[in-house]
Amino acid sequence: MPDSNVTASESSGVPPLIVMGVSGSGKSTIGTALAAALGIEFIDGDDLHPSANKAKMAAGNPLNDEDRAPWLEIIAERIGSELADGRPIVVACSALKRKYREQLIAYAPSTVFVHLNGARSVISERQSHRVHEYMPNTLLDSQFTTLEPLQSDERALIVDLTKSPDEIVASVSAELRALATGV
Ligand SMILES: Nc1ncnc2c1ncn2[C@@H]1O[C@H](COP(=O)(O)OP(=O)(O)OP(=O)(O)O)[C@@H](O)[C@H]1O
Ligand SMILES: O=C(O)[C@H](O)[C@@H](O)[C@H](O)[C@H](O)CO
Repeated sequence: MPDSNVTASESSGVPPLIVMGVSGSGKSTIGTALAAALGIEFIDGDDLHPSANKAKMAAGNPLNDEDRAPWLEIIAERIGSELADGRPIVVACSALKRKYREQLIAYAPSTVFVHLNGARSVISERQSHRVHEYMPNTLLDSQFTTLEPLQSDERALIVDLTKSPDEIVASVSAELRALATGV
């Protein structure tokens, strides 16, 4: 079961969710499955990167704060506008730093982060079996270097990425139901 430090402040329904983690941790896979299980829309943050960001990573260069800021703002605005229309969504986004996460939830403070947490070796092995549009596996170390662990005051569920997608979706869904009912 995931570790949870999310207060049950949700009166009802599912909050916006950001499935986060380093490249290759499973954000797209789990985000897609979780959204389908919850019956809400999924948006892959990777699709919202400006082409300059994709080109920079494809060239083997990690993004910096300046590269990410406008991308994160696009995601934050989308989460906020969908929520304002009564449509919580699931978003896949690395959300590596605390200040990124604060920017992402600026318009939707009820958002819950789902951190796919696990060892570099496991993620590296998974990356070796897939071809990404632009992200080279050589940037994995920079992803871990940039990653700032979630802090206790952040609304988050931390899940073990070695579990199967079905197991992860089931445990996160159960945790969210418990929050919604206050149990
Ligand atoms: N829970 C899991 N168990 C086994 N394999 C998984 C799991 N989650 C994802 N994978 C596999 O790991 C690889 C990376 O997954 P995915 O592309 O979803 O990660 P990601 O975090 O979105 O990566 P990136 O950020 O680089 O796009 C894929 O081949 C995927 O099929
Ligand atoms: O914050 C970042 O450095 C980027 O979002 C990367 O994480 C990639 O876009 C994503 O992981 C696809 O590989």
